[in-house]
Amino acid sequence: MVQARDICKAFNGNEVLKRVSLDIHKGEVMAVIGPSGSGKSTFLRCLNHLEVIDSGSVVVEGQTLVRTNAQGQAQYAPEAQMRAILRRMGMVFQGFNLFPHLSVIDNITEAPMVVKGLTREQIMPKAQELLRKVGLLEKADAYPARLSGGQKQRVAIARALAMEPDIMLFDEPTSALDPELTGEVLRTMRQLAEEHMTMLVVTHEMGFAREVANTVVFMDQGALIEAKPARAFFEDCSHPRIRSFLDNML
Ligand SMILES: Nc1ncnc2c1ncn2[C@@H]1O[C@H](COP(=O)(O)OP(=O)(O)OP(=O)(O)O)[C@@H](O)[C@H]1O
Repeated sequence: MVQARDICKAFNGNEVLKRVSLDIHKGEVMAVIGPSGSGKSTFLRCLNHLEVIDSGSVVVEGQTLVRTNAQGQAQYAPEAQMRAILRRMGMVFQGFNLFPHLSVIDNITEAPMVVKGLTREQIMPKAQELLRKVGLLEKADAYPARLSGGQKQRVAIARALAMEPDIMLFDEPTSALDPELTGEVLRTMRQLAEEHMTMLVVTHEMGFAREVANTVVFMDQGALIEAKPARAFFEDCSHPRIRSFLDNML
């Protein structure tokens, strides 16, 4: 469903992604792990155009977001086509990125109203259902500043889901949270996984990678070193670089 091929990305001559290729299939929950600075977040951000790639291709549900042209340069789809493709991907950030001046419910209804042209009345039942799903219906009228980090992140997940994406991209969704608040966010993500949402999750949470992900991807120094079913990844891993990373993490 999402095919990334030979993604290259440099910042000021610093090659951060070196021909990274990955397929994410419908219903798959993929955890991307690896040392700090290995390029995990950059890769995720390249998938949905938060970073502009230097070369490579990204195809979402058969639609080409970006490809490499004959001159070897990345060429993005025309604006309207690109927007339609990007709408298929929901994104959850480490820092939540909620609109501080909007209530919880308005954070959720904003994009469907602005982007899809729905009325508030049309989107409201769905928004309330999503808030119920993440356990925050009673906070509908609260403002983000009054929420805990875990609650903010659950609102951010509901907000992304309101656009009915085909795939959810999570960029270290629990890294900014106090340890006692990570569980509630991981539970929401586990619930999504059980509902077969396609998910790509950059994470330092080995418990999530081990217990919830179907596939674990290991990145190091801008390269994809391994992509394996989660159980095999943790049980049979013999790659010395991965072994030493896991020994430090677990
Ligand atoms: N906008 C940017 N400008 C310059 N360098 C950047 C930028 N974004 C990322 N980098 C660099 O790219 C490299 C990879 O960063 P990235 O955040 O993708 O790593 P990561 O594996 O997600 O790390 P972490 O686990 O610490 O979040 C790092 O060396 C980082 O400093």
